[in-house]
Amino acid sequence: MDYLSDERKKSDFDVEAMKVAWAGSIQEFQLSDRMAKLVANDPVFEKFTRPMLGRKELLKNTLRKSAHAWKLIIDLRLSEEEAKWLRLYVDEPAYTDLHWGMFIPAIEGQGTEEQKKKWLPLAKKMQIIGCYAQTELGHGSNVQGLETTATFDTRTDEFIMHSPTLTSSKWWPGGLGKLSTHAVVYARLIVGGQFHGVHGFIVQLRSLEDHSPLPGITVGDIGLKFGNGAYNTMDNGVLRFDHVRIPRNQMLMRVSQVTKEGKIMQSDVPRQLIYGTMVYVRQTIVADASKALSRAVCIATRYSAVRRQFGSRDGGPETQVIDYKTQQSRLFPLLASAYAFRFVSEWLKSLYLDVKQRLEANEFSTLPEAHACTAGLKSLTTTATADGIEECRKLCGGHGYLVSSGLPELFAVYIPACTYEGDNVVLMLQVARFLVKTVSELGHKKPVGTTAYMGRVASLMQKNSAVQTAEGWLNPGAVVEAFESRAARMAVRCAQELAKFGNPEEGFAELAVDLVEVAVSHCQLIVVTKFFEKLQQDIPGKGVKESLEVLCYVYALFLLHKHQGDFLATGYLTPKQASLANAQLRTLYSKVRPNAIALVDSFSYTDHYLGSILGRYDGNVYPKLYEAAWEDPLNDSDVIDGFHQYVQPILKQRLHSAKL
Ligand SMILES: CCCCCCCCCC/C=C\CCCCCCCC(=O)SCCNC(=O)CCNC(=O)[C@H](O)C(C)(C)COP(=O)(O)OP(=O)(O)OC[C@H]1O[C@@H](n2cnc3c(N)ncnc32)[C@H](O)[C@@H]1OP(=O)(O)O
Ligand SMILES: Cc1cc2nc3c(=O)[nH]c(=O)nc-3n(C[C@H](O)[C@H](O)[C@H](O)COP(=O)(O)OP(=O)(O)OC[C@H]3O[C@@H](n4cnc5c(N)ncnc54)[C@H](O)[C@@H]3O)c2cc1C
Repeated sequence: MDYLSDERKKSDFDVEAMKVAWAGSIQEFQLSDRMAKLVANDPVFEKFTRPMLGRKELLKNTLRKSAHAWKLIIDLRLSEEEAKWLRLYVDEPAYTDLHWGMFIPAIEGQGTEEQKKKWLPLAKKMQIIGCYAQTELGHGSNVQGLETTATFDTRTDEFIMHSPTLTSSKWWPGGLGKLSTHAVVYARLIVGGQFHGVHGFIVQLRSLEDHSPLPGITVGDIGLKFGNGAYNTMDNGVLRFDHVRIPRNQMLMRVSQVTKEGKIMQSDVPRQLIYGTMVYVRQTIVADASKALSRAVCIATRYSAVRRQFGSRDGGPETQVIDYKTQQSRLFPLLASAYAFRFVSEWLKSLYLDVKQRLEANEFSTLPEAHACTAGLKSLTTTATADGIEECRKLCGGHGYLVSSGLPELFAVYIPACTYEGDNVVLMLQVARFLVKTVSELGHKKPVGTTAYMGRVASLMQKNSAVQTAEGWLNPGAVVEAFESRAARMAVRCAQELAKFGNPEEGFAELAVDLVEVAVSHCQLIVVTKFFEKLQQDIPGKGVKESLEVLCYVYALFLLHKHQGDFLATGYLTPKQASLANAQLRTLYSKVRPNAIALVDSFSYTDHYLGSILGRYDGNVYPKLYEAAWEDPLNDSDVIDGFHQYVQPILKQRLHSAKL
């Protein structure tokens, strides 16, 4: 029985076509769909018992799933794209993520042709397992502050890897704790007693025979992390070196080379390329944000249509909680954000692929923008997604707190995204630096790409919004101009404040809070703009483009409402115009309402991937919640272990004293 069938009938667009729009293309949809079903129908990938497992069982279970996934990849000859979807739907962080997601990309991006030829075939056949060992106990954000040393010894043509202090211990790398045989280790290069910056080195950590740590290496897991199950399927590790020697050719040498004689040779490649793996991963994290948020929103939307509270008339049904305006005002902007993040991630991927091609041809001019966009959008989307998942939990009332709702585990596994691959505030400060530089160069350099609007700063500073009615906000030009003006005005105001400081670094530190707000406004502008640009494309299917248009305006006007202080303070909007935007937003929520279930069905998630009783496709929530409660191990018996030992004596004592 489909308890949501009436809801599905209300929608006015072609859901199958929306699935394609969400996936990006028919090919991508088919590929994703095939992998989702492959995982959902395979009992090895069952995940409902995960939160009940102890750490050792949990990790072993992950190893079993990873081995099975690898077998499927080989047996079914899956392509790299198919393997990525498979990993997504298996839905369990594992050492293989860092091997494929960071170790291999680090060698691809920073290795010489010779190094790639030697290491990549071994890694791609998984004959070695690698991780990305950058962060230390004492330093994560400040990469230049890393303390591990790699000292070149001209006599033996080797580097000596060493951890000189406790705080230099590598700390956090995923896959390092128990599984990696190798790591790309980031360390201070020392040649002839001089420090030459931080570089990556391929270091073997464990024996390929018996997996024991090699001499001079101390390695282990850093311990249990937030939440049951969740990220505890990953062996984040600690690593120390005691004068471990590696051959000279294991320094990744695309950026700088060290010769046999101990000479440092700089190539034309900028030093920042050493950070290139982070640019790649940040871009993938933006795509993952839309997946995590859409998953939470799918659960909260379906449940909000099933759940009824108050409002019964003459004994009739009560009101579905999705019909409350307050519920809509919390849920629908998240639904719109999921779509917005999906489309901005699509754009970011194309920007990244373009930069990657240029880098391969030694053309580096677009790297700063790629860094600013990946850092800023990673920060913006992961912050919104982490907050959004928690909001979805609250939108599901008490039942959202049950593990069987799927939301607690999703939250616990997701929130470190705000920290890993760059703390979100630290990353926004990088965007701010990029914007301040752009503003300072306006007189002699035409801004391009995502900062092109800064080139129109004079007119953006003068012109105010012309919107007169609520309908007036349904105009891409009016909305984009509002976001451009706000970002440009805030950036210019900050630049003027900065100019008052004699020392720019001192000014940057003092105004950091305002600078982060400028960066956020710039990144929101990018997301809004890319959503409107997506709508310019040919999007087939009855009503699909129209529904996406509604979501685009919901996303933009919700942000405008939330940050109306900025829009008003910069003088671009009047209070009346801000309140017209809010009125329009209410109308838009009414347009989303009949399509809400169809819009989350369009994510095409299987019940396995959602992992939620509240989010079941058929909406059969109550019987399944009731059934699941009886499957809890506490309900194996009526009288629990420990009762006779610890509780009954107390009861007896009470009875005894009552008699007295
Ligand atoms: C077949 C099977 C297939 C299976 C597929 C599976 C695929 C799985 C995929 C899974 C993918 C991922 C899983 C992810 C799991 C999570 C992993 C988490 C891993 C980590 O966390 S790794 C550690 C990350 N660490 C950080 O991010 C540190 C943050 N800090 C920094 O980035 C920097 O140090 C900094 C804060 C940016 C630097 O500040 P600082 O001012 O000190 O910088 P510098 O002086 O060094 O340089 C300033 C100069 O450089 C520019 N710049 C900085 N960063 C970059 C960059 N990344 N790119 C380009 N340019 C950069 C900066 O703008 C300055 O430029 P300027 O001089 O002003 O022009
Ligand atoms: C689950 C997980 C997996 C990880 N996996 C890996 C991995 O595989 N490999 C790896 O190398 N690392 C990994 N890391 C480490 C991760 O990259 C770092 O934790 C991250 O970069 C943040 O650095 P930090 O811990 O030093 O935070 P800190 O920089 O110490 O942050 C602490 C606080 O200080 C603030 N702060 C720091 N600097 C500034 C500044 N300049 N201005 C203003 N505020 C500032 C931050 O905003 C934050 O509030 C992982 C971390 C986690 C949680």
